[in-house]
Amino acid sequence: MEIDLLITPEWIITVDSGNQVLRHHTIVVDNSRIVALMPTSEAEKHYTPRQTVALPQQAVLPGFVNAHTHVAMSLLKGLADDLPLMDWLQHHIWPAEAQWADAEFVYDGSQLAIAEMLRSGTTCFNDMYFFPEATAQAVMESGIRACIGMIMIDFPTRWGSGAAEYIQKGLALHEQLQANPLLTTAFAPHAPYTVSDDPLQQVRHLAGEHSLPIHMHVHETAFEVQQAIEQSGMRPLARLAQLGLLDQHFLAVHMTQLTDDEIALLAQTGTHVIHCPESNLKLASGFCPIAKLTAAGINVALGTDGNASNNDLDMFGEMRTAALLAKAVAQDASVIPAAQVLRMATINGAQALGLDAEIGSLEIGKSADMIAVDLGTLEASPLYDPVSHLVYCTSREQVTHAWVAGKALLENRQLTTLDSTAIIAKARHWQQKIGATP
Ligand SMILES: CSC[C@H]1O[C@@H](n2cnc3c(O)ncnc32)[C@H](O)[C@@H]1O
Ligand SMILES: [Zn+2]
Repeated sequence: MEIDLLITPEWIITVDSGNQVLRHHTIVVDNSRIVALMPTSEAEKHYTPRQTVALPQQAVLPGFVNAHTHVAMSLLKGLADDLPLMDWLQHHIWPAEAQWADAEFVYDGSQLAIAEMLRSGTTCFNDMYFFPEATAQAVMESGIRACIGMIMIDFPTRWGSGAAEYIQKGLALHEQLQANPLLTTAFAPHAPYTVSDDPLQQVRHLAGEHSLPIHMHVHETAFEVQQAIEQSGMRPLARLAQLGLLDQHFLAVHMTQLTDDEIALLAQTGTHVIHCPESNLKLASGFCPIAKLTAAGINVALGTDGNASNNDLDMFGEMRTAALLAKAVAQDASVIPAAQVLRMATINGAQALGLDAEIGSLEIGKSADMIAVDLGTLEASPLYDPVSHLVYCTSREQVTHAWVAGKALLENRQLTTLDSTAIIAKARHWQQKIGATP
């Protein structure tokens, strides 16, 4: 039988429900999907591939799902470091965005980020930023998969004048992107301290009507919670619950401040938690208790946040930081083992975005969104357990290939749809413009 592609790596890390690791097996891809995972000897007998890829040193695994980011902020990477969240946002990032974040900035920043993500093994990201149509354009040209945020914030920005315009522009984009199988949309109200009740109710109503996720920064810092209590007598999560927002379509990002009752509420409502450990550490925001959340049955996925608070979009780094930090926070070395943190970076992110029937694991019928990682290096030797190495001992430079819907977007570390030289030149151009500002 003629098919598109046979990939034969040393290991196939399926991230299926049994966390199977297969050796001497081949991935059979046709028409953008995985049609079989079978012993190599059988695959060679049964199929006539249009392309064969032998990866004798590599592990092939599902591409990472970066479940929270602001990709265009890559152009602000390193602009304002070593500051706490509100100082960083109010005195550095928001003024820079007011001055620079137009459609061209967002398009160029998104391209830069997509190139970095593909070279780090990310094949899907969940974004929240101004000019989402410019990010969507960069996504479509690159071939990566993304969920594009329809933002909501109480103040006017360069992208919109207020709630009515944010909703109108967001829904227009949602309609426009419906035909594209690699693009989905979510509502993205910024945070409880920047979005008031009325627009949040509109978002809840529209998200229900269109069956879309809602993606929001929540309980990022103790200051956020304290300020809300002083102003309204309520903790932000309680307010969101009262507004009817918490359910299996709600992605609560950060969540560093949680009582046991709040953990029970998240579990009961099926709310997803997106953990951004490196951003939380860099802004000294706090610690999300992911071992407790996981034990309570809450779906925890991983995000990098934007490049201005991380300062990279490296899901290998995020996995390692998440695993190590969870052990320190729980004071228990046995929590969040490697296989679990790999699930957080793949299938759990897919689940949070409602895409788990399509991506997040290597299983028959799913889209062929995969990466290959070289584990034959000196640094990876000896190797007793490939999953352990992927989490505790691999750096992103070991990613050799990335496919989205069966299309190779990275081959032997070369981007196939993006021009790295042009992307670097544009980033330096922005650096000169932004860096020259007094
Ligand atoms: C409404 S567009 C997104 C908005 O969010 C800002 N942002 C980036 N990182 C964070 C964070 O960790 N907490 C809160 N807000 C953040 C970004 O600069 C945009 O203004
Ligand atoms: Zn964020």
